Amino acid sequence: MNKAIEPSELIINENGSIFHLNLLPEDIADTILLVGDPGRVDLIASFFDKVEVEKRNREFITKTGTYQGKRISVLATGIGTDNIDIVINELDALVNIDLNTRMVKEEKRSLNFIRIGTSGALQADLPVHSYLLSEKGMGFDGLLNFYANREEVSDNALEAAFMQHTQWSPKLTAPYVVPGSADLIEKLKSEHTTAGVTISAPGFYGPQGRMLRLKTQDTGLNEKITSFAFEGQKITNYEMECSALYGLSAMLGHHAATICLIIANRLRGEFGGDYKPHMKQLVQYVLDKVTNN
Ligand SMILES: O=P(O)(O)O[C@H]1O[C@H](CO)[C@@H](O)[C@H]1O
Ligand SMILES: O=c1cc[nH]c(=O)[nH]1
Repeated sequence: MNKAIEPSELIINENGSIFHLNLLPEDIADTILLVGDPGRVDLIASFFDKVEVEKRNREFITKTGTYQGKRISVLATGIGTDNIDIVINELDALVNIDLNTRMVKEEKRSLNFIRIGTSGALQADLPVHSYLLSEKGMGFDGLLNFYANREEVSDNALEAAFMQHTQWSPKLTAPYVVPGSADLIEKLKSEHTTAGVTISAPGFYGPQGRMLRLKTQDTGLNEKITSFAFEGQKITNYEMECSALYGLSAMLGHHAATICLIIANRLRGEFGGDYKPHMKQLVQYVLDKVTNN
């Protein structure tokens, strides 16, 4: 039975906004661009015809405006899937829970989330500054394992094959794999994008196999990831948010896609230097794809 959600579970600020994001239901558009870096919000908003909403709390900065007449929001999530848990649950609450009665609405609304991020390539032939479109997100972070029935949105066969191929350590949380929205991915696809499976790691260093002064528990893991193939799919890149975005969106009935600028190639040991001009081009690419259809 639908009953009111307790104030401790759904925290609403005195001004009626949702706890972390400091947003009201009317502040967000149906299409929301998600970025890790708060500085990228200004870059994206600089393309807008006008900005009508500017709100922030902690690292969560939101701007809503129009681009070629289409209402779009951009929101900085900060780094990591723990922040994605906050962002997606709170954005969903804004549209699918009545914040006054605290009741889940009968009729649900679906949002379109497009993450525009940066990423490190795990295949030697992926050039720095190319665009990587994530067909599936693979979480090393464990977030989705906390939710019931997450298997229903997961690619369980790919997960099992991956754990066997890598001899996955029982000390690590079980990896989960969730496809992105086929429609959104199709919309963003072109000869400028490469499609692949993206790993979201719960850290930039050890969890992505980087060794500065500390060794990782399996120093051969990245080689096993690079050589893994399942039904023609390969793992292409590391970043830190896609898996939870895909998982929570699928479970809540939203659409999600992730497109990243490759800024480093881990196989070649290359970093591409100042990536900001390339990010600007990627933002233009995404905005045009989102509005041209
Ligand atoms: O450029 P953003 O969107 O932050 O994405 C990537 O960059 C950060 C790490 O440097 C992580 O958030 C990772 O996912
Ligand atoms: O290698 C990289 C580059 C960007 N972001 C990541 O998480 N990893």
